[in-house]
Amino acid sequence: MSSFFDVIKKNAGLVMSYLLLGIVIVFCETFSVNLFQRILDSITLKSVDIGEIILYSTLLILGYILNYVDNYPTTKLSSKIYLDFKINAIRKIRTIDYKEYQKLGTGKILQLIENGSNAGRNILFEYGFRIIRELIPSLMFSLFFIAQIDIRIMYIIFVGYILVFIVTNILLKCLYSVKKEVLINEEGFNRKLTRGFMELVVFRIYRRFENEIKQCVNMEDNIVRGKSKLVMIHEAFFTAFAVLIGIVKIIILCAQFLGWNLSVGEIVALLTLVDKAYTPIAIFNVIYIEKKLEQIAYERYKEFLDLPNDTALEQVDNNKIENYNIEIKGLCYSYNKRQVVNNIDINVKTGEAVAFVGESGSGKSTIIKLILGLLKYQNGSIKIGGIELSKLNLNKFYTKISYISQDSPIFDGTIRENIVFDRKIKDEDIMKVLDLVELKEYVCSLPEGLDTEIGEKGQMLSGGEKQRLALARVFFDESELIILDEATSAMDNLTESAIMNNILKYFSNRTLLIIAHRLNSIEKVDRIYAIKDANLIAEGTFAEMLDKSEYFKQLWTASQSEDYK
Ligand SMILES: Nc1ncnc2c1ncn2[C@@H]1O[C@H](COP(=O)(O)OP(=O)(O)OP(=O)(O)O)[C@@H](O)[C@H]1O
Repeated sequence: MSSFFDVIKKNAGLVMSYLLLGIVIVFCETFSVNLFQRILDSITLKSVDIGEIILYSTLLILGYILNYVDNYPTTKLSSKIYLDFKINAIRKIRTIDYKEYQKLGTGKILQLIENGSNAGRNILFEYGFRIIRELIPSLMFSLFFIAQIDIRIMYIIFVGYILVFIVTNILLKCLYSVKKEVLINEEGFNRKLTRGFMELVVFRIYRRFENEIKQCVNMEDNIVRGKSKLVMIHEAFFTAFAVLIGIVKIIILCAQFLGWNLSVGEIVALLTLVDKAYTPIAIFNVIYIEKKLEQIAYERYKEFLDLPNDTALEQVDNNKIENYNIEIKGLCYSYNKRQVVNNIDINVKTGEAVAFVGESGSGKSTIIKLILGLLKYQNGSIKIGGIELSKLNLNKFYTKISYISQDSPIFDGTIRENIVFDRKIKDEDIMKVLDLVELKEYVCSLPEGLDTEIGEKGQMLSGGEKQRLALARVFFDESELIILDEATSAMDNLTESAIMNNILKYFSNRTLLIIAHRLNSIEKVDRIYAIKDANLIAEGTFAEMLDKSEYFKQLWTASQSEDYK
């Protein structure tokens, strides 16, 4: 519930005025029915009270104006609450434990945030707020004015409530199960559609579309059938309800025969008030079911918000890192009891460039994620500038780190934005860096140059160009530790070697950690660590490794023939 509470607290003023306005509107509407009755009766008796007419007219006009004014807090609060749920989610991502994030995966997180924010807004708006500002006041005011006219009508209404309760319980149980089934089918249908739209190439080449479409058609049948059933149950409920109200109205119309002495005005008022006394109950039944369904999506969102955080991101840290020497001792890490880093010792001095090599899945990226503090080591130690990594405030630590992963972090924007964001940097300085990453010629050939839009995920660029663009960004960071995890893997051999040499030269006074599969790109690093099946099995310069490590020789041979991956 804390998230609901947070959102309400954040918008407390707006929520209060929204609720109050709702109650005032309902009061105006119900009171005007009562006044209308009195005016009607005084007209019949030819003793019209002008004061009552003025009050009635004021209430009538005020009601219209307040209904109009009500649109403002309604729209504002509704959009704000929905977006606040999303902002809470991005706040969570800022601090979530990386391992939990990995477990869920981006696709699932996006879906649960979208559904959860919608559900949270609907529960608050369509259920919580609506009950407080509309249903309860409408019920209370109507019953109050009915009791003023004739208390006996109240007893009839109460009997009606019991009948409503029995009928709705039966119908709504069916409604709930059918609606749940429709929702599950709709979710499956949307997942299939998204998959089809996103994976055109894979599905086309593997000829999966026929099968996918067949499954979509089956789901379509179920959804359509379920929805029709849903409408029929829904309408059966409202029909039963209308019949009940009809019976009560007939009883009121027959009041004279029952010996009840009701004036014309009272009969007219009662007919309206009966509607107002029953409608909240009908609406409540429907929104209660809706709320139960929304609750499922909201619970998933809430579970996400309650996942553990990485406390190291904001922990108190008065350490001053004097240098970026990295000392790793006895480092171990397991994923689900499977050891992927085993007792690794590494020492890197500030200004050194080292590379990690090894077969796919040997544990290289995991070591990097441990050094970055994304994953938490279970045994051993990592010291940065002599200070244990677990004692560092990670947000502070990250201000001195550049990290480029295999899937380059390119975003929808211009080439310039992708390199320097919104910093004001001279074109010539950007061009100098583009030259170092061998992208200058290409950018110069574009009519819009640096201001060329590269599209979603940089789709107008090749894989290698995207990586070069991401690397260009590093030249404008003020990092002391630069980590490149297969950051050049999509480039051809020649470009990769040339760019890597430029990087080694340019960042010669920084600490550089590089993961590479093609070994010719790391010939000039200070030291190479060969990782095999979670273990560090050899280390040395390129020449030393070729000389002493069979494993490295195998990797080198494979790398040269480009078979190795
Ligand atoms: N989130 C995860 N959950 C479970 N196991 C994982 C996870 N991430 C990686 N692994 C496993 O840990 C092992 C080491 O993975 P890692 O990514 O460190 O290898 P790598 O040497 O960088 O591989 P590559 O060169 O292919 O990128 C692999 O066997 C991998 O399957």
